[in-house]
Amino acid sequence: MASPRLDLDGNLINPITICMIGAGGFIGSHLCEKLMSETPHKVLALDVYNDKIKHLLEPDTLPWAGRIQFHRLNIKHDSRLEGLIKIADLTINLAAICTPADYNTRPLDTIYSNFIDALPVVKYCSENNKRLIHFSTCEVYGKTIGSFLPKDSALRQDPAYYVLKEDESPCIFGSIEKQRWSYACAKQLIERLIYAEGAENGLEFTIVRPFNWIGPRMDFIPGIDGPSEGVPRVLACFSNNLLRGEPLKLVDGGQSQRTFVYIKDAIEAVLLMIENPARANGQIFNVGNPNNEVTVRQLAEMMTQVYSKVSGEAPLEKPTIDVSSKEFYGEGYDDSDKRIPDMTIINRQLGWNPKTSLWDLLESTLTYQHRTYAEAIKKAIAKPVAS
Ligand SMILES: NC(=O)c1ccc[n+]([C@@H]2O[C@H](COP(=O)([O-])OP(=O)(O)OC[C@H]3O[C@@H](n4cnc5c(N)ncnc54)[C@H](O)[C@@H]3O)[C@@H](O)[C@H]2O)c1
Ligand SMILES: O=c1ccn([C@@H]2O[C@H](COP(=O)(O)OP(=O)(O)O[C@H]3OC[C@](O)(CO)[C@H]3O)[C@@H](O)[C@H]2O)c(=O)[nH]1
Repeated sequence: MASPRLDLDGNLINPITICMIGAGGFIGSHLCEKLMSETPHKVLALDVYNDKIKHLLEPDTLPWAGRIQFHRLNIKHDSRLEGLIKIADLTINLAAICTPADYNTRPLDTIYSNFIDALPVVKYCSENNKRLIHFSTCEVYGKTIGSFLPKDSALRQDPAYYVLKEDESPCIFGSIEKQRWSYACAKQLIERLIYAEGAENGLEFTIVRPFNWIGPRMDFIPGIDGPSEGVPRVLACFSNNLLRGEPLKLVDGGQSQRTFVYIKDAIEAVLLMIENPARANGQIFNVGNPNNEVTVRQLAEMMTQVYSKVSGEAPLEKPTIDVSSKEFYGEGYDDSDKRIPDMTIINRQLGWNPKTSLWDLLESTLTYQHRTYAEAIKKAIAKPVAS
């Protein structure tokens, strides 16, 4: 018999029912996988799609059959939502439009998805005394204070000007015509609403700020399992270029910096939040890997090397090309310059630390991308275009 699960304070963890909204997406699929394979908890998985969790739903001989139930619904207009939140102990809201190419081109959909559509979820949790784990984003920090200093200022090297702290750093966005910030602003307002529900009405909440979680099943490959004109996040954009043997496109020179964390490390942090409510309630957590910082140009170079290793194909002679943000994303795009998460709070509350290096996480992710898509891309390229 499996040994009993204990929380960080040595208490027995009782099985719970989780209402997971957006369970069919990238993070949701990994979280469902973890909950099914390593815990006794039940999941009510809500989403408009289930392709990324099909392997967990069928066949019904799977060891966790009966512990995961898929509900195909759109939270914008479905009266079943409140009932599902009511029968669960905990709600996790992952549903969102969260691809930067949409923020400046579909700002209304972006704001509705990240603020308006999340409102009833917060309200139902608050009214029914249900715990909520809400997924926000590292984008709420916007730009760093350091980015406003002169280029040659020594202060730019001082962590006080760039490390992002949940309880201290300001949220610095661009002007209103820079519609890129529609997403960050909507996420910030829903964070403030959740925080206020906690303060005024006693809502038990945890807010998660993911810092570029990446891994298998992230987004889509344009023309294969997504729209041919679609623009996913950078991991899928660069994977698509590598799979097609095209140069990787560097937006505005690829000078922006990001820290990338492996999805499997990050999911460990979410499980700690789920199973340690006394330590997670009322907290806002950065979840990222401060040791995995690169410029986007360095990411492109690293992915080119790793892809060559896993595919056995020689890299292109000119592996990258520069493209302007206006050409790539359209009018109203802007960027976060640098994103280093401060880890003090998550360390203190949950004792969590990321483990996987950028090289290792790219190796396992690109092995997956090559195995999953290389054949389909070859066929798509070979197919004559209909006249
Ligand atoms: N992946 C990251 O690194 C990252 C970084 C920052 C923030 N986040 C946040 O984490 C959450 C999950 O991100 P992800 O990377 O898994 O994205 P994703 O797009 O893969 O997943 C979101 C899921 O929500 C579903 N959804 C959207 N609107 C819905 C609606 N109205 N009704 C029902 N389902 C709906 C989508 O179908 C999708 O399956 C989002 O809130 C995102 O803003 C993620
Ligand atoms: O082909 C490409 C695609 C992108 N870039 C540049 O890469 C940087 C990162 O882009 P991306 O991963 O798409 O998105 P962001 O990190 O800017 O934003 C995300 O962060 C978290 C989240 O909230 C959800 O995942 C989302 O908003 C960026 O500088 C692009 O310009 C490129 O050069 N080439």
